[in-house]
Amino acid sequence: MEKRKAATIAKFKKMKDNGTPISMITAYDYPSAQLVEEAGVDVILVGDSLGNVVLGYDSTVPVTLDDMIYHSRAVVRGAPSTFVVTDMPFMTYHGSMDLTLRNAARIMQEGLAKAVKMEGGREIADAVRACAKAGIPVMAHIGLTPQSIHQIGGYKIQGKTRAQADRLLDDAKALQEAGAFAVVLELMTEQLAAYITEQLSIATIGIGSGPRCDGQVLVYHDALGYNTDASPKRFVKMYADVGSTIREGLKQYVHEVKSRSFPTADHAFHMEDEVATGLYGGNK
Ligand SMILES: Nc1nc(=O)c2c([nH]1)NC[C@@H]1CN(c3ccc(C(=O)N[C@@H](CCC(=O)O)C(=O)O)cc3)CN21
Ligand SMILES: CC(C)C(=O)C(=O)O
Ligand SMILES: [Mg+2]
Repeated sequence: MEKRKAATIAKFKKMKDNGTPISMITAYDYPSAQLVEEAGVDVILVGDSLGNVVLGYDSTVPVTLDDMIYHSRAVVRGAPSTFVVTDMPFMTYHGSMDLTLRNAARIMQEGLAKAVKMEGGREIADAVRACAKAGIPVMAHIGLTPQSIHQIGGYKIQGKTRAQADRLLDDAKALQEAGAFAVVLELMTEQLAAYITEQLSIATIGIGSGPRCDGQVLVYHDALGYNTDASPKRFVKMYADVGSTIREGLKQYVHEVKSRSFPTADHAFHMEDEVATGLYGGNK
């Protein structure tokens, strides 16, 4: 495959200014990253949603910095020419600024990411500013912030009231001012996402926030039907149904082993007949 150049943070601003939509999707390992890069996606997010979709937790809260680094390295190996952003997980950017910087540095140096992502509004502006000043690009994330799920109390649409909307817009402006290069808008009303997008000079990347953002992001497993969970989210569009493909393939495999129809002679390796003669009674 022809090697192309990974995007840069300047490119995302340019894409916003040109009205070119930014495509982003999560990936968590080497093969998914290879496929995402091959598809020409602009940004890969190594999301802490890996807690849900690859580690089997019921939220992103148990995900550790070591988990993020482990998956991030695998993704970068699979997608060396794609801009990779890695989530800073729960509580790794809320202590001292020194610790925040050290944790972000680990994501860059050990996780090999090009940028980090942090959830929160004005309360994390200082952390965003410190990282940006140190040369670590930060993608912000407001609206529904899943790491705060136990405080929010549920995966609910954000920014429905005027007061909430004003607060989210102010948060977005504070994050931009602090030096964030882009901001994820998660699960907010379409009108508010459109308004924030219009008010900011940095790119907005929506998930469950309607079509009027500068870009869109989905979780790999959601977009490809790779989930075993029963209820699909309303904002997701399934572009493939790999779960069904895998399920059928596995059923068939078990059936063929049990019925001895796999492997066949074509899948086996053979000695010369004269060598085989005498071994377990010959070429049986
Ligand atoms: N597989 C997966 N996909 C995601 O998009 C995702 C994760 N995991 N884990 C981390 C966060 C959590 N997210 C979530 C989780 C649940 C809903 C949800 O239940 N949404 C409902 C209704 C919301 C409402 O009506 O207020 C939906 O049907 O969309 C949304 C986003 C987004 N992120
Ligand atoms: C849902 C996206 C934006 C995310 O933060 C993740 O996948 O962890
Ligand atoms: Mg996340």
